[in-house]
Amino acid sequence: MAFLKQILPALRQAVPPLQRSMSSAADQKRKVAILGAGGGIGQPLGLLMKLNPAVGKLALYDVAGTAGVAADISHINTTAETTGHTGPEELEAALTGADVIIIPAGVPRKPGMTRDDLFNINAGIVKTLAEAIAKYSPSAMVTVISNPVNSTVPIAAETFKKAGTFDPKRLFGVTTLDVVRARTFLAAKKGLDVQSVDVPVVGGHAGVTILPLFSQATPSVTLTDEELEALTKRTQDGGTEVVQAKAGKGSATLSMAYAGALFADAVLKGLNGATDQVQCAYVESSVVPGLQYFSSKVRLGPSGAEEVMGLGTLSAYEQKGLEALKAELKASIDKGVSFANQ
Ligand SMILES: NC(=O)C1=CN([C@@H]2O[C@H](COP(=O)(O)OP(=O)(O)OC[C@H]3O[C@@H](n4cnc5c(N)ncnc54)[C@H](O)[C@@H]3O)[C@@H](O)[C@H]2O)C=CC1
Ligand SMILES: O=C([O-])CC(=O)C(=O)O
Repeated sequence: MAFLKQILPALRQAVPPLQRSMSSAADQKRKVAILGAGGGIGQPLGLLMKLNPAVGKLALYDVAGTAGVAADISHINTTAETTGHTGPEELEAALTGADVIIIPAGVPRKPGMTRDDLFNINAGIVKTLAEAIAKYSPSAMVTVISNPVNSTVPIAAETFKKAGTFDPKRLFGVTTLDVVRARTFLAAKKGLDVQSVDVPVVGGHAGVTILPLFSQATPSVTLTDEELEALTKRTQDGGTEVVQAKAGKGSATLSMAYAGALFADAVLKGLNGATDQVQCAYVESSVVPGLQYFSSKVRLGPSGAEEVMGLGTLSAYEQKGLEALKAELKASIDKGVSFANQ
């Protein structure tokens, strides 16, 4: 107990946005299931969810290795009762009663690959998991991390539609890491306090489909053309920067676990009645005609994505970026939709 008293303030200091979320969590305890819990993202994400006071039950599912991770995390003396589930026959137990499901299952990139190169393996994984969710936990909030997010979210949506359980308010592609990166990179470039910086990032989650809106940054900033170009490119290539640095050992895991925990916390808070939870997320959308799925600011509440917000005023540079992303994003959406219906 003394150790926990020491470690929690330290963790909270290290991750202030999470701290703010954690310290104001509503009382109702929720069940969170992580699918892919044994992986590079799944393990630290499991740890962070175990620290979240809104989590009463934490179900850790993977096709292999979950027992050890669950035993390890379960010894932490926070509220969430932690269980491990291995293999398809244990999916029912992991999913039943889940309020929020987080999916980081699937293979990560190696240098030289695009996120779309993961489609052949990850599309099938997400489809299978979505079928199980439709069966065992049809009214949960589902947050998809597995890449390519631009296609895996349409795959999950189509799978839910086939099962008759689709509710666009309850399905999210997690693009929070793009926002986390844009905030970090802008603060560093302009010498700002990183905790006071916010930047909406819209579009999708791959290359040019990632569109940071620095013209809407808080606090408002003046950027030269070169600074704007460099910041936009670095945000779009943030994932590749990590893939290259890891040199064959995977992609972002720790920053993704942080971003995934932040997003899940906002979803939990919305479920518990908070009205101030706004996050960028990739959802079914009518914000950009012709793009059925699109990431923009979303207001979260008890029924999930209660309001999908518009883009606001874009600068000429951002308008050009929006035009440039349309064809790729549409192709990725169509690819996911046809895969799920083949
Ligand atoms: N949305 C985003 O911003 C980001 C997405 N990602 C994506 O997240 C995914 C996971 O990345 P890592 O954790 O680094 O990979 P990893 O390989 O370390 O872990 C993936 C885990 O998924 C498990 N898995 C495979 N098939 C499964 C199935 N059918 N059911 C349940 N679990 C299954 C594996 O056993 C493994 O433990 C990748 O697709 C990666 O591209 C990564 C970073 C950021
Ligand atoms: O780049 C990748 O493959 C993983 C990812 O989505 C990210 O880090 O943004």
